[in-house]
Amino acid sequence: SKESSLRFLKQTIDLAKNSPPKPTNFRVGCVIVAYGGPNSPQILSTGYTLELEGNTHAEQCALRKLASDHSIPEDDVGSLLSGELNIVLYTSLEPCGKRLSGNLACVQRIINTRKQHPEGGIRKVVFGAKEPGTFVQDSQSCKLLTEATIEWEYLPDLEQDILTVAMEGHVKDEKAKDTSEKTKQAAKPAE
Ligand SMILES: Nc1nc(=O)c(N)c(NC[C@H](O)[C@H](O)[C@H](O)COP(=O)(O)O)[nH]1
Ligand SMILES: [Zn+2]
Repeated sequence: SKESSLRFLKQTIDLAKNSPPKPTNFRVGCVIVAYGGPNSPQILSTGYTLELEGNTHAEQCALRKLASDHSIPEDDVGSLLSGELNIVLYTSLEPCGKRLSGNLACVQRIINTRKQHPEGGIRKVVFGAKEPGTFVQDSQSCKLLTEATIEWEYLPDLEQDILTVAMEGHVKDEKAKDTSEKTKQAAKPAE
């Protein structure tokens, strides 16, 4: 339901707040949920940007933690996501399709879970904000997900909160700051 999705998206925002602000990426949170099991919905794993060592993304951390929790190699995490459960990955920001660092994009990591086990893997991605054009533009992530038979849903209800958290630590637009300073000066009534 939409309520349940918004509840998990709110959790991704809380997770993202643990991420150390940096001007070179976004602060993102991720929750992987299994629907359909005995205690559905069950949170299988969570992650946030830079949670694990290295230049790690939220989705990457959630997948890596899930794999290590079951002592299996990260790129075989799809084997855990069996067919009878409906696995949904919630991420505050749409999964990246390209990374300036050149590291494997999260959309590929998500697609790989389906590739290994066509009846299993992540079946749906829910995100709360499109990726701003700070680093890369024209994300192909949603197209790639659809091509890999993974559903996706963009719920913009929390987009402003998500982007505020995501872009903390980014240099504010100098021009905008200057004009706002000027307007403040101009607005001041003459002494
Ligand atoms: N979905 C998502 N989750 C994250 O945890 C994260 N940090 C980004 N950020 C996307 C952004 O496009 C990349 O952070 C830049 O392209 C820099 O690339 P690196 O992160 O250094 O590989 N996107
Ligand atoms: Zn990513």
